[in-house]
Amino acid sequence: MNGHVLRMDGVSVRRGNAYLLRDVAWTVEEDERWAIIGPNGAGKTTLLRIASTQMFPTTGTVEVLDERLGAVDVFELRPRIGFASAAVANRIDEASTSLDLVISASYGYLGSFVESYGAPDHERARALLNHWGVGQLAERKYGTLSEGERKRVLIARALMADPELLLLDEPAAGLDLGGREDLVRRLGELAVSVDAPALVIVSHHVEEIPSGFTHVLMMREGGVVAGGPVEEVMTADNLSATFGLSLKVEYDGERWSARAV
Ligand SMILES: Nc1ncnc2c1ncn2[C@@H]1O[C@H](COP(=O)(O)OP(=O)(O)OP(=O)(O)O)[C@@H](O)[C@H]1O
Repeated sequence: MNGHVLRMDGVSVRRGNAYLLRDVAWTVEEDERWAIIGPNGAGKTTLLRIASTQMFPTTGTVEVLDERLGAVDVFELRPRIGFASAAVANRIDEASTSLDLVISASYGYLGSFVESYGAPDHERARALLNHWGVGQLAERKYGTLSEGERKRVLIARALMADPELLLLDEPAAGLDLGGREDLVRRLGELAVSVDAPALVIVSHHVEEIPSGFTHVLMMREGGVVAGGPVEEVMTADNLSATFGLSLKVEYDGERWSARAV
């Protein structure tokens, strides 16, 4: 790949009279790790759906992995993009095992079906489940897993096809404190790993930004409030404008936290 992992310019999404996204410009480079932060309804999921080629903008241009949306067969592009979200989770057959779910991602399908996988596929899927701390759950049905276990299986699944871009929509949502901290730590390890893909996570909380994440995009009401290197963008003013209340932000050298003042 010669150019950007992701490039959006003048991207708007309109449904009726509502703008879900309004004139968004955003570029992601290969070695960048982005957190998209914003309140409910800010347009974060819509942005990620466009980045994952599941949705086209009403206006504007989008390039994903050097390919222009609208001028490329998205079914060829999608295997190069790992994507985990609540919408993906909702489409999963709860009777599928963790291993089925991860292996089948190498062919772009969801769940168990008749397909012959080779030993390398099995090895890779098991290695990913082990790496994300759910190796012992390989044979368990997805429907029996806890929320935290499901999140990790979905991330393993999103990584199965060795994507060049990994998009995770609210990976820590619904986890208890221990589960959140464990996941954020693992994402932090992925962020600094040399062979990791470009990473984008969506969250409502600055506390969920893993260490090693380099950039932040702050969104409100479909627009970008601020975007760029985390140390420049993560200010009390930007965060307060994003969430619409007066906030104080702290950094402990690794992680961020925020609270109202
Ligand atoms: N088809 C639609 N028609 C009109 N409005 C829509 C439609 N789909 C989504 N919206 C609205 O677009 C806005 C942005 O939604 P989106 O899911 O992208 O926000 P979000 O930042 O991910 O929110 P959350 O943090 O609550 O998940 C929301 O106000 C939502 O109600």
